[in-house]
Amino acid sequence: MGLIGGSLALNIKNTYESMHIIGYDINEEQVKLAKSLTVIDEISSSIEAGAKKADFIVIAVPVTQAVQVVQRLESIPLKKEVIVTDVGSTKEQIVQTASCLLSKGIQFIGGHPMAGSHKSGVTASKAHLFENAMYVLTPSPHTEKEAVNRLKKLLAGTKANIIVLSPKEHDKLAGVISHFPHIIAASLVHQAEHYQQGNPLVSKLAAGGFRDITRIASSSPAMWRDILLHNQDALLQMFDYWLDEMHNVRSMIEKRNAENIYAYFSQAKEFRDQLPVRSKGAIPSFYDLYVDVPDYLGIISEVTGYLAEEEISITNIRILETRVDIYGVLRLSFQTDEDRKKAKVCLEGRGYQTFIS
Ligand SMILES: NC(=O)C1=CN([C@@H]2O[C@H](COP(=O)(O)OP(=O)(O)OC[C@H]3O[C@@H](n4cnc5c(N)ncnc54)[C@H](O)[C@@H]3O)[C@@H](O)[C@H]2O)C=CC1
Ligand SMILES: O=C(O)C(=O)Cc1ccc(O)cc1
Repeated sequence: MGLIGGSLALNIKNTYESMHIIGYDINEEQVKLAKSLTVIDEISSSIEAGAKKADFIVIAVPVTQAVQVVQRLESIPLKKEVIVTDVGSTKEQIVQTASCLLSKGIQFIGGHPMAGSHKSGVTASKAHLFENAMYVLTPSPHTEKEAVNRLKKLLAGTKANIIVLSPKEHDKLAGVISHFPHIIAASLVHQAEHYQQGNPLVSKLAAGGFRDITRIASSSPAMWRDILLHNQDALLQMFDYWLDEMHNVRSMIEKRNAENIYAYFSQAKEFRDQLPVRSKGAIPSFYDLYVDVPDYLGIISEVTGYLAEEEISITNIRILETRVDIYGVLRLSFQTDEDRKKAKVCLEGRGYQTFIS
């Protein structure tokens, strides 16, 4: 009953009102919180008690724990037609372990909603977390097609784009676009911390763009430890490529090779600029709205006050530039494009000029 389990529970409940959702968590506080926030209808006192009654079982725990939960399910008398899925960020080891369920005729379908947050816990759950995100399913060749269709139907309300991949393909792709970037984000933070020892100004200067590119370094260390350990093979290969690449860049700089440095950035820009902007990837983007604001005391509370009146919630706020006598730019971030559109209408209606980058 953490971030992902909670978000799926909320979403499924929104889609199928009559669905009865039973929650279990090793941490009693989390599951109690889930019940009091009406994310679930019922608390189960054990995995066994809940699993026996279930038509669908969603395992939403850290990946090393997911392996153990799958093993635990093997010895529980489950309903014959139950569908078991998980949401882990890695797939090979979990799916491999689940062959013990498949060999008993239990339908297991690996799953990974490729969107989330650096926050953990049920309080950060959101019913629309997976909207426009990719949602990978990794059924085994022994999984029945009808079971995959039933799971897709259960997840339809997430409005995610569901695709089917093999566990190996999944782990490689997730390694490139999610797991390896987390390592790099953490390493940049370590580098800043190292230089901070010689110059305390590092923290002050790191407040801007540095925070953006390292946001994911604030994610759960335990969750990411487990992901790296599960995806060892794919990540080790990526390290080889990355280290070569860094050596090349280093050598371009050392040799003052302006042409190659330009090409390095220009090729990266070209590829990045053609990435889809409207769909969510594994590292979610935020929907930003820029607002021109005059520089006077209380301007931020004025703008946020108008949004609060219309119940539009902001996920982040930053003043990008403000000097005396000129307009500053306020960057407001929203969880969904819909919230951003509402905010645009709200603020323009009150005379502000807004723009979307
Ligand atoms: N955080 C994210 O953005 C995303 C995470 N995932 C995957 O989803 C899974 C869950 O992640 P989050 O929801 O973010 O973590 P979370 O920390 O918010 O929730 C995990 C929950 O699992 C519980 N738990 C741990 N071991 C357990 C066990 N043996 N039995 C019962 N409950 C247990 C914890 O007490 C916690 O409440 C992980 O496998 C992660 O790789 C997938 C997509 C995005
Ligand atoms: O916070 C972020 O940007 C994330 O990286 C979220 C995330 C975490 C784990 C996943 O498997 C997929 C997405």
